[in-house]
Amino acid sequence: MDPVTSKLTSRDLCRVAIRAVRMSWAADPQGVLTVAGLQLTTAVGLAGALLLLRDMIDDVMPLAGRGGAGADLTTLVSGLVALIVLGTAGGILLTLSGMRQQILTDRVDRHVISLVLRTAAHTELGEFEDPDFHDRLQRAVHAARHKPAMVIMMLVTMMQAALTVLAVAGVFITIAWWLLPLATLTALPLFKAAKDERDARYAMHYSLAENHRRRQYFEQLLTGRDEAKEIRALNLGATLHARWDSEYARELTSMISLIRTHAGREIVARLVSSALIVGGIATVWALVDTGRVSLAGASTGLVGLWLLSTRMTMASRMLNDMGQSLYFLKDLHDFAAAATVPPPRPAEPALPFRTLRARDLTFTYPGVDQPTLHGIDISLHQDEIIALVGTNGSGKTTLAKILAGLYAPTGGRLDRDGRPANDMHQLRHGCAVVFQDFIRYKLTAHDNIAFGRVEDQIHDSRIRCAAESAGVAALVEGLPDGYDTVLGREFTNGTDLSGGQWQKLAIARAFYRNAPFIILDEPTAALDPQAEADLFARIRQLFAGRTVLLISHRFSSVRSADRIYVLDAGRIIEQGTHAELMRTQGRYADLFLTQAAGYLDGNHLVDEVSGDLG
Ligand SMILES: Nc1ncnc2c1ncn2[C@@H]1O[C@H](COP(=O)(O)OP(=O)(O)OP(=O)(O)O)[C@@H](O)[C@H]1O
Repeated sequence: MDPVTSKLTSRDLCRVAIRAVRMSWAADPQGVLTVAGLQLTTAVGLAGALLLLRDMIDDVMPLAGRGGAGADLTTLVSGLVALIVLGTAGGILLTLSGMRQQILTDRVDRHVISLVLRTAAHTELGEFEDPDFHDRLQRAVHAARHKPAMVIMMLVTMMQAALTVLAVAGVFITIAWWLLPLATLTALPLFKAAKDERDARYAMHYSLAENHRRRQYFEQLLTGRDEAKEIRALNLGATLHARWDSEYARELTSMISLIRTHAGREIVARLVSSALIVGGIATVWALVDTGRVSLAGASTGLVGLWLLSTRMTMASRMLNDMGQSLYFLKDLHDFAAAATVPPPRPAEPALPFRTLRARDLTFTYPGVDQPTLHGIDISLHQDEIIALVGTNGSGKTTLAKILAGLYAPTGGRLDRDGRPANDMHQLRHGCAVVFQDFIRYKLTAHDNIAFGRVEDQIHDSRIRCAAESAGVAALVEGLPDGYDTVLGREFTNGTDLSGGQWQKLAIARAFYRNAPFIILDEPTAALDPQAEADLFARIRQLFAGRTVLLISHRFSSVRSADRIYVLDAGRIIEQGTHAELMRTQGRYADLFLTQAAGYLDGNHLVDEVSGDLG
């Protein structure tokens, strides 16, 4: 079903409604039963009240002409008392049902948001490259944020409408069955208006999805703490606000036009409904006049007609919201169904390897025409430090992501100890990556390190050891609450770190992960020269017995690597040790000399290079 052009059929609606019931049941079965029970009791009470009213009118009407003389007051008073009792009980049931509904709503809320978050958290990285995925995700998040209450309202309204209509219609059959088709007819125009509104609103929601995402992005830029400094330094506030405003204006224009159209439709529907009711009253009047229907029967019939038609009108208004929540439920389901969530796997040990080899490996990002990597052949051995260098955009991070099991190669193969390494979960499990743009978790320092390996039991001694190795232990111990200090000024007693201190913490996380394969993508970009030199002096000893892939633009860091691969436009163009590559006088030597020239004067540079060549 194409979501933009087509509408939900009655079958789809039923299917989604069943899903809504299942979802509510999964979230709070007791709540569903209680609310259903209370609604049923209320509907039965309403039918009882209507029957009582008819009996009372039957008793009183014949005496009306005699000024009530001869009326049995006991019957009248007991009838009235019964009506008051039923009314009060109905009110209490309504309050109880409302209370239980709220609890049920909160539980469904949690259930739905959890479904979206769980699905998003397990979705493969490649999906995040697809704008359609983001559209689906956004609609699911929107549905999760705003619609659980609607789901409950929808269920309760459906129940309420069905039960009251059944109860009133049941009574109707015994007193004025002939008014039933008329009552149904009066509600039809409003049902139709509600359906048109529902379809139009959903189509608008689809067409504005990307626009909405952009607006949210501007909101993030204008309100985020991390963004605040640059926005102020560049004086971007007014410009970004204007962009946000124009995105919002577009959404608002569509929304206002939709609201106006709907109001027009509803006014017409109401006029038609009222005309039908007037017609019904005139018919009843004529029937009473000709003696075919008693006055008592006609009066109760008209009360019933009024009750039935107001319930149906209410139901049609609710149908509008209901229809929308059904559409949004469909969004939730589509998102969960389309996302490729791998089944949960038990924690397994990260197995060491002797060789990881890429053979003729190719990779193209989803939705992109040209491959980013072509025919890559590299070998990484245990106990080796391998460096990857190249200009910006040459594909270093992309290759690292494939070796880390974050993307599957689109061509060629990856072998571990001579066997195909197709299991991305296993690759990820055996790898620790420090990305250039690692996450600064605004949680405790302890969490920031322990997140390196959450599958295992957390050992405080190992956390301290990882902090020590990354050169950040003294800093953390000096924080107000040591390892329990929250690293985010947005939170009470939170503190912040410098860029380099955050980077050391990210490196500590990699140490804590204790994986056989370590990828360090520009790990020292924010470190001071002393911290960088310290880390590289100890890196071999710290990661002894493992394999380290080091990506860096700092040639001083890579020159001691066992082997250096040079990437250019997605291809390996050179490989060897620093000395070998300098002797070749190719791309690596060019880049090295360009960087070195920035640090050393001519004489020193000649000495350096002759040392390398010698
Ligand atoms: N998610 C993505 N979708 C599509 N193309 C991408 C994506 N990420 C990177 N690219 C493209 O792939 C190419 C290689 O990017 P990559 O990040 O691997 O380069 P890099 O060598 O690590 O660069 P740098 O030195 O600047 O970090 C670039 O042309 C980039 O535009």
